[in-house]
Formats: sequence, C-alpha cells, structure tokens
Amino acid sequence: MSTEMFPFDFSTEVSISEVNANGKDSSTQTNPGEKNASRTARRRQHQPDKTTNNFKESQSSSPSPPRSPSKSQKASSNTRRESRSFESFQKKSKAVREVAMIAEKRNERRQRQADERALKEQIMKEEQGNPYWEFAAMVNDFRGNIELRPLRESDPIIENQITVCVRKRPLNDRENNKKEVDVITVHSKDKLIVHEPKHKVDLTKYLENQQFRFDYVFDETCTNLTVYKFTAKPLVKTIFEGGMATCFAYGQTGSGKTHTMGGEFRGKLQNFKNGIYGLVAKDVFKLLESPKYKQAFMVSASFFEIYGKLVFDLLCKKQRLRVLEDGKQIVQVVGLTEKVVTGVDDVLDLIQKGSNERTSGQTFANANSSRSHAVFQISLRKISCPSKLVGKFSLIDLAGNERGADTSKSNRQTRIEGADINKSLLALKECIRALGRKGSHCPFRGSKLTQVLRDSFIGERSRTCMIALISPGVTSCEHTLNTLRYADRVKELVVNGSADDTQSISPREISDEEDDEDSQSSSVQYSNSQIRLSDGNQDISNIQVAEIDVLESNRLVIENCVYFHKMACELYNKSQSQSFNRREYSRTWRNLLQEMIDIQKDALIKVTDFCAALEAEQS
Ligand SMILES: Nc1ncnc2c1ncn2[C@@H]1O[C@H](COP(=O)(O)OP(=O)(O)OP(=O)(O)O)[C@@H](O)[C@H]1O
Repeated sequence: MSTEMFPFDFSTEVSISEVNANGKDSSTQTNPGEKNASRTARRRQHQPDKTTNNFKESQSSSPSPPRSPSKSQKASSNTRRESRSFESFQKKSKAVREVAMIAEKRNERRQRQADERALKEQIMKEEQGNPYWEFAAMVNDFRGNIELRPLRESDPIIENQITVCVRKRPLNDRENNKKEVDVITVHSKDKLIVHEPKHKVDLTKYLENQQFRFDYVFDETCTNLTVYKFTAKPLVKTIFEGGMATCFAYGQTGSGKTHTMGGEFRGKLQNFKNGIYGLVAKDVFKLLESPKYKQAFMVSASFFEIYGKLVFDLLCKKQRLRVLEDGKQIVQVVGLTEKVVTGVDDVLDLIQKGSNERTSGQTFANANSSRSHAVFQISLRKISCPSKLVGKFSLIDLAGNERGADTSKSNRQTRIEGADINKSLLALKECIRALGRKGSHCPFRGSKLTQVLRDSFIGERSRTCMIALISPGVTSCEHTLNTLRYADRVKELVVNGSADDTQSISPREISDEEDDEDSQSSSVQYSNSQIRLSDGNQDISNIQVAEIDVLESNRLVIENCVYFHKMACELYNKSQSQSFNRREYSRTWRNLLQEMIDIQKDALIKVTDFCAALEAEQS
C-alpha cells in the first residue's frame, strides 16, 4: 500500500501504530511523504471535531511526494483513485476517531495506574515494616478528599441537660513505634468517622467508614482546657442554682480518662491544675467570689473509689465504706470523708492525695485502677445551714469499658469484676436515659455506682455530661466502636427527644426560706446519723426495694428484647450481603447475646431473691 495511493489510509496506520506503541510513534523509518501524512493524522487527532476540514486542509497543505514522468496521462485515473480514497476515509474516519479516543483513554488509565503504583511504592518505602500501610494509604486518600472543619474555640456552647461528646487522643509513642494507623477522622465540630479496616472474601482490603455524631467532637489537638470549656464548665453554675452536676469520663483503658479528669501527665507526674477536677474547683471558687454568692456558701470535697460492690475512701487510707438507703430512697455513703476546702490549692491537695492512694494503695481487691470507678465530688452547702446540701458536682473517672468484656479467657475473679463493670456501665446508661426521659423511673439500684450517684439522675435541675474517650490506633478500633456505640445510645435519646426534653434548664435561685420537704428529693442529708431505719421498717422496706428491683429488671428485659430483636435482624441481614465478614459477625453476635444473657441473668437473680424474701415473710 503506497502513500500516494492511500495517503489517508496510511495516516490511519500511523494512528494505529501510535496506539500500539502506547502513544509513541513506532514507525521509525518513514519517508517525507509518510512524515507529512503522519503529521496530518496527528493534527486530525488534536481537532477531532474538524475531521472533514482537516481532510481538505491536509489535501491542500500536504506537498505531494515525487511522481513518475507519465503524470499527465495518469492524472484522470489518479483523480478517480483519490476520490475513492476520500470516500473510504469518510467511512473509516469515524472508526479511526473512536480507536484514537479509546487509545487516549487507555493511555490515561495506564498513566494513572503507573502514578498510583509509584505512590504506593513511595508509601511502602516510607512505611517499611508497617503491616497496615495499605490502610494508611486509604485513610490518607479519604482525608485528602474531604474538607475538615474541626471545633473552634469560638464555636457556641450549647446548654444541654445531657451532653455527650467524644475526645480523640493523639497516637502515643508505643502506637507510633508500631506504626499504627490513625483510623479516626474528626470531620467537624460534632462529627467523626471511624475507618474500620476490612477484608473482602477475595482478601481485597477496604475501609468501612462509619460516621458518628455527638454534641462535640474534640480532635487530638484539643487541650484539657478546651474540653473543659465545652463540657463541665457550663455545669458549674448548676450547683449554685440548687442542682446536681455530673461529668463522666468513659472509654477503654489508656484512652485518656485520667488525663482528662485528673490532669495532663508529664512522665509519671500529673498536673492536677489542668484536669477537669481542678478546673471545676477553680471555677467554683471564682463564682463563690461573685457578689451574688459571696459569703453564702461553703465548699467541701470527697474522693472515693467503687470496685465491684465495694466502696473505698480515697481520702482515708482506702477505708471500706458502706452504702445505705433509707425509706425515702436517700442514699448515704456512711463514713465518707468530706473535707471543707477554702481554696483551689486545698482541692488540688485532696486530688493529689486521692490519686496517689488510688494508684499506690492497690490491694488484692484492686490490682488495677482501671478496674474501678473513681468519684470526686465537690459539694456546696449554705454557711447558715451546713447540714443542708445545695448542690453537688460529681466527677467520675469510670473503669475501662473493655474490662466489662473480660470473660471466657479470664479467671473467676476477673470474670466477676468484668461482670460488675459491665453491669454498672449498663445501669449508668439506663439512668442517664431515664434522666432525659423526664419523669420516667430511674433504675439506680442496678449497680453500686448508680446507687451512690442517684441524685445525679433525678430532679429538673440535674445536668450530666459524658466525655467518651477514644484511642485512635487501628488495633483499638473494635473498642473504639464499642465506646462510640455506647455514647451514641446515651445521646440517641437526646436527639430523639422533644426539644423540651433536651434543652434549656431554667436556673433557679436558692432562697433561705426554701421549704425542706420540697428540696428533699434532690438533696442528701449532711449527717450520716440522720439515716433512720428501724428494724421492723427495714424488713418491709427491703421487700419493697426488692419488688421495685424485680419490676425494673422486668422492664429492662422488655426494652432489651426490642433492641436485641432489632440488632439481631440487622446482623442477620448483613450476613447475607456480599461484604459479609465472618470474624466481625461472630464477634458482634457473641457480644449481643452476652449482653442479653447478662440482663436476663440479673433479672433472674433479682426475682429469685424476691421469691425467697416473700417466702420468708410468709413463714
Ligand atoms: N489527649 C491526650 N494528649 C496527650 N496524651 C494523652 C491524651 N490522653 C491520654 N494521653 C496519654 O495516654 C496515656 C493513658 O492515658 P490515661 O492514663 O489518662 O488513660 P485512662 O483511660 O485513664 O486509662 P486507665 O483506664 O488505665 O486509667 C497517658 O500517658 C496519657 O498521658
């Protein structure tokens, strides 16, 4: 096939040869005519919409190659041939363009793949020895495609009755050394995304991105001061207005509960001034100095630890304390040290003393502080009537929530501890939910923790804040998801409740003339000696208490059945999908069953006790 005869057919070949050579011209030995034809073809590729014009243009602009002497005789026959080749080109030009376009796309795709490969190789080099490098690349890629707008100091503070927020700590040295991937993206001031690493059946890796929403989300750059400003600080005035304020730190061991509540660590030393305990104390004394409250109130503090069913005084050599409840459901921690404090330094001394006691004074019954709940309380009383409690701020550093899952592999003692922690966290969730559902029964007898904090869950003026702490590392992903789901269940109610349920608590002044009867439900008596339970009355009261417990556990079983049914259906449906993950499925299913069994076991114990009490009463 000669260039003279089929100049444009030749250009087609050039195009194809270009395609075959991935964009490089493979026809190295070309004569000038071929070169012209090739140039024409390239011009046509660059202006695909003007093929016909190009054709005319190329016809006129392409110089003809040297011809033989019999030109004049062959002129008419050449014209016919060229006209035929023009028709042929017209037919083929569409196909040529399509082929060129396909080639172009293929080249682009190959280029993209090559770039991705190069990027992967670069990350692999940088992340040498990191088993999660592919997930790291995926998370980076995800973050690169979204706009992040974390919380700002200037963001408004919302006055909720129940606030639930999340704080993400930075990766620690151990996690950095292990090259753990940070799987938490704080998307905005109230949203975060968990990138859960997953594998498909064919072992392809992928991320399951789960989004959660809370009142506030604090990223790893937030300081204790910022966290305090949005969480506990707005609650300080509550105790001056006759209410109960409570702040919980919830999360797995090592997620930053003590760092947030007690203060930042510098090595083994803790700076109690910038923990929430210390910051609350500072603001309490600041408010106490205001003309409105000056000389009106006295402040006292106590610090104790709940370990299973036992309570220990952290301000008195871990002395064991008893918890009693009188006929009016007023709960007392009998013998608890309550020290009067006159300034922030006094409070910091007590925090230091209690914290040291907590970590150094570990006994057989408490080998690890992460297995106990620490409760620090600041109480406000009237100077004119110290036995009368005005308000109380309870700050609780909860036991590591993963401890509740210590089950089959652990020894009996650990299993019992785990069950107690599980039970108390479950009861806590229910009590906060009951507070949100104003007027609904508060199942505070569900655990020692909720029993001693009963006042926090009742009354119009009670306000609660939960700070869920999470570790960002990939190996903590499962615990992180459990923490977020728990916090979400507490928040769920706040989101679904009516506007009245969730917001704006009208402040109320405490007047000297306030009626004792009226305030009794939300205040505890100062003196432990005021608990009056005659022997005869106590029996009746015990049966009544047991009856309430049984009914409460019955309600909990019903509620849980509904939740269980919903979750079991969701899980089963998920198991039918293509992204079915056996390990995740079995773990979730096991946890769900365990939760159900725990609640039912608890109900069974309560009803058995109640039956026995009724029998005893009859005989
Ligand atoms: N936001 C943070 N910024 C920097 N370091 C942090 C942060 N949160 C926690 N840490 C560090 O992580 C480590 C574990 O924190 P912390 O002791 O507070 O965890 P925890 O949840 O209280 O654990 P446990 O349940 O065992 O008491 C500490 O060394 C602490 O300094």
